Amino acid sequence: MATAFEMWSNLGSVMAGLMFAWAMFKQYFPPQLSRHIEAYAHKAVGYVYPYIHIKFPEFDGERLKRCEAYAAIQNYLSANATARAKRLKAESVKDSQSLVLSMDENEEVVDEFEGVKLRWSSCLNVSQSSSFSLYNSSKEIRYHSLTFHRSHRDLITGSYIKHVLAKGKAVAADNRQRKLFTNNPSSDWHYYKATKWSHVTFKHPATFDTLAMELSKKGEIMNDLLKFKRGKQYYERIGKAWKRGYLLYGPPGTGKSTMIAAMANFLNYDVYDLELTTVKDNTELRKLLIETSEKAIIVIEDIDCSLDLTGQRKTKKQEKDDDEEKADPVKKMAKGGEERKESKVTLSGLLNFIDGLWSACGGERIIVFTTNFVEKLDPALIRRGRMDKHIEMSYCCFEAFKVLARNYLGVESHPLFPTVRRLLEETKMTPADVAENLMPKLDDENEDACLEGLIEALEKAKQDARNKSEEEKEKEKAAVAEAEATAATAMAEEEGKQTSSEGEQKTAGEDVLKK
Ligand SMILES: Nc1ncnc2c1ncn2[C@@H]1O[C@H](COP(=O)(O)OP(=O)(O)OP(=O)(O)O)[C@@H](O)[C@H]1O
Ligand SMILES: [Mg+2]
Repeated sequence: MATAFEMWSNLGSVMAGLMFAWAMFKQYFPPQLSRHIEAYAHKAVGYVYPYIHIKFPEFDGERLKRCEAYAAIQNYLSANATARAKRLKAESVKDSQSLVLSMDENEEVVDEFEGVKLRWSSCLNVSQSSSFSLYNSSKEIRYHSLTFHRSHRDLITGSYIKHVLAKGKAVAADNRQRKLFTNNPSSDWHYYKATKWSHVTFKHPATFDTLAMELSKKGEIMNDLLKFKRGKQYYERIGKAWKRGYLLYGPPGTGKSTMIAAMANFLNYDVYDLELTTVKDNTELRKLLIETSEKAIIVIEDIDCSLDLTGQRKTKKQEKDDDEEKADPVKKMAKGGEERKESKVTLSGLLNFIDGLWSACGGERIIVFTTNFVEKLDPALIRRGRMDKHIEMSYCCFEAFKVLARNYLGVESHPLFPTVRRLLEETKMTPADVAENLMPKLDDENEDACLEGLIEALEKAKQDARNKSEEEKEKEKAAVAEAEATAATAMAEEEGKQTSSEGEQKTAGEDVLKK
C-alpha cells in the first residue's frame, strides 16, 4: 500500500508535469499575465504541496569541477541506501577484490534520519546541443535530488546534510583506491564523455623503507611530508595555498621516480603524471590543473626536456633554423618525421600553474619536478614558494647500499661490507647499478656471489674512471702543448717579419748615405 510520503511524491511528479506543460504554453500569454499566473501558482503549490526539494548537481562552477557534495552523497547512498534500491550500478574497487554498488540513474530510495523519512533520487537529463557538430554533442547532466517534508527543514538542512557528507567522505576514504593519472591529448577532449585525465590503479611497490638514501635525509623528507599533510590549519593561518613543491634532481638511475612512488604510498595520494608536450597551451594547462583531485601529487618528469622552459633566448643559429623550417616544409618534415605539433605552453604559463591564483583551487597538492640537469632550469621556476624543497638524489653511499643489501639479499651485515664501503667512497655508482649487481642472476646465486659481483663491478667502474681521467689529462696536455706550439710559431713569424723590415730599413739608409 502506498504511504503518505509516496502519495505526496506522486503528486510532486504530477505537478512537475503541469509545470512542464505550462512552460510550453506560457509563450501564448502576455508576459505580464504569465508572471501573475506563475506567482499565484507557486503560492497555491506552497499551500497544498508540503515537500521541499534540494538539488545537488554533479558539476559546479560552469562545469569546471566535479562537485564534492555530489560525490559524497553518491558514496553515502551506495553504502546506506542500496539495500532498498531496485536498480543498481556495480563498480569494482580495492584491487578488484570487491564490488561497490551504487544507485542507477533515475532510481529512488527512501532514507530515515532521527525518525524522519526522506527520499533521494538519482537523476540524469540528456540535452542535445543545437549546434551542428561532427561529434556526438549531447550533454549529460546528473544530479541527486533530496525531498522532505517542510516541517523538518531545520533538521535536514542543519544536521542531516552534514551527516550525509561526513559519512560519504568516510566511505570514500575506506574504498579509496589510489590512481595513477595521465593527461589525454587535448585533441581527444571533445569526444563524447572524454575526460582530460585517464587513469589506472596505482600499484607501485616502492616505499621509504625500500628507498636507498642517507637515513638522515630520508627522515627529513618524511617529516616534511607529514608536516605538510597535517598542515591544513597552519597553511590557513599563514594565508598560503595548501600545496608544496619538490624538485628532485640528480643523474639518471638515482631514484627520482622511485622517490615519487614512495611519496605517494607514504601519503596515500593519487599521482597525476603530466606530459607537458601534449598540452596545447596555457589555458589547457589550467584546465588540467582544475580537474586534479585533492590529495594528489602532480608530477612533471624531466622538466628540462619537456619544453624550452629555460627562459633563455634562442641562439642566432636556432632562430635561423626555425626560419628555414617555416619557409621549407620538406625540411620541417625531415626533421620531425611529420609536422610537429608544438606545445605553446610558456614558462610564465607553467609558473602560474604552480604558483598562480588557480593553483589554490583545491588543496593538499604536491607538485614534483624531476630533472637530470638542475643548472639548465630557469631560477624563477625553482625558486622557493614554487619548488619549496630541493632534493638532490646522488650516487650510492654506504648507507644507501645497506638498504639495497637488505632489500635484495636480506642481509644486514657481511664480511664483504667494508670492501664495498671503501669502493663506494672511492668511486661513483648509481643505486640503480648497485641494485642491478645485487640481484641474483641464477637460482643458486647466494649473497656472497652477488656481493663479489658488485665488488668486481665497483673495481671496474673505478678503473674506468681512472682511465677516463688519465685520458682527459692527456688530452688537456696535448691541447696545452698545441696551444704553446701555435703561440711559438706565431711569435717566430712576428720576429721574422720585424727582422726583415729592420734589414730593409738598414739597406735603404745605406743607399741614401752612399748617394
Ligand atoms: N634510491 C633508490 N632506492 C631504491 N632503488 C633505486 C634507487 N635508485 C634507483 N633505484 C632502482 O633503479 C631503478 C631506476 O630508478 P629510477 O627510475 O627511480 O631512477 P631515476 O632517477 O628516476 O632515473 P631517470 O633520471 O633516468 O628517470 C628503479 O627501478 C629502482 O629499482
Ligand atoms: Mg625517472
